[in-house]
Amino acid sequence: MSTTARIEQHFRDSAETKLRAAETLAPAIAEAIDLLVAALTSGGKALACGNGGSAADAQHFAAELVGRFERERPGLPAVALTTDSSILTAIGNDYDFNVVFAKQVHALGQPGDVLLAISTSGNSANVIAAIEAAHEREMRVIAMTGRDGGKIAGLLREGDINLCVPSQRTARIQEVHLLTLHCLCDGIDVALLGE
Ligand SMILES: O=C(CO)[C@@H](O)[C@H](O)[C@H](O)[C@H](O)COP(=O)(O)O
Ligand SMILES: [Zn+2]
Repeated sequence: MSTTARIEQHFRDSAETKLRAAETLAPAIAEAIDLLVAALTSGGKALACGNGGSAADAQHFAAELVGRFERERPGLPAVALTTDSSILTAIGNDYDFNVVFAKQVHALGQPGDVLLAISTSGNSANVIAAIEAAHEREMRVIAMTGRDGGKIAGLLREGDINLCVPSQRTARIQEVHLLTLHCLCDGIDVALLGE
């Protein structure tokens, strides 16, 4: 296959995965918007975590809440747990990399806050530990996963939301995660500012 044909195939696959995901995920994304709006308008905040590309997604989401998405509005409280190299290296070095997010959830999380837990496999141990910590803190969890949802799917409680992308491929799952994050930001803005 030529490079150009291969690139065109990536675009087609990504678009098809997004259309498939729209059919299965739209109602759950709407629920996630309601959960975030309820938390953010009653004194709660969003914490976000993930590894690799999903760490970038966590930061992308926090930036659009704290700063802005497409329209001007007051900043909203959100923290990406992936950014402070001193915290990450101290916890990773002194305890275990598996608890780099969980210890931050314990330190920062309050009842009524929301954890956005991002893992394409649903099996990253540090994201799983963060979800367990969030439950201990009486926080609700919005999980963004893929494949079969992995171990995270079996860990979620009533009131949590699993946005599981119907794809087996990490890159395609991440591409839908990014679109989903923008749907969340748009939904929050519509709830706060109107259409
Ligand atoms: O961005 C990519 C692959 O597209 C990678 O950096 C990927 O995020 C990393 O391998 C992660 O460690 C995968 O973790 P997870 O999505 O299974 O939780
Ligand atoms: Zn990637």
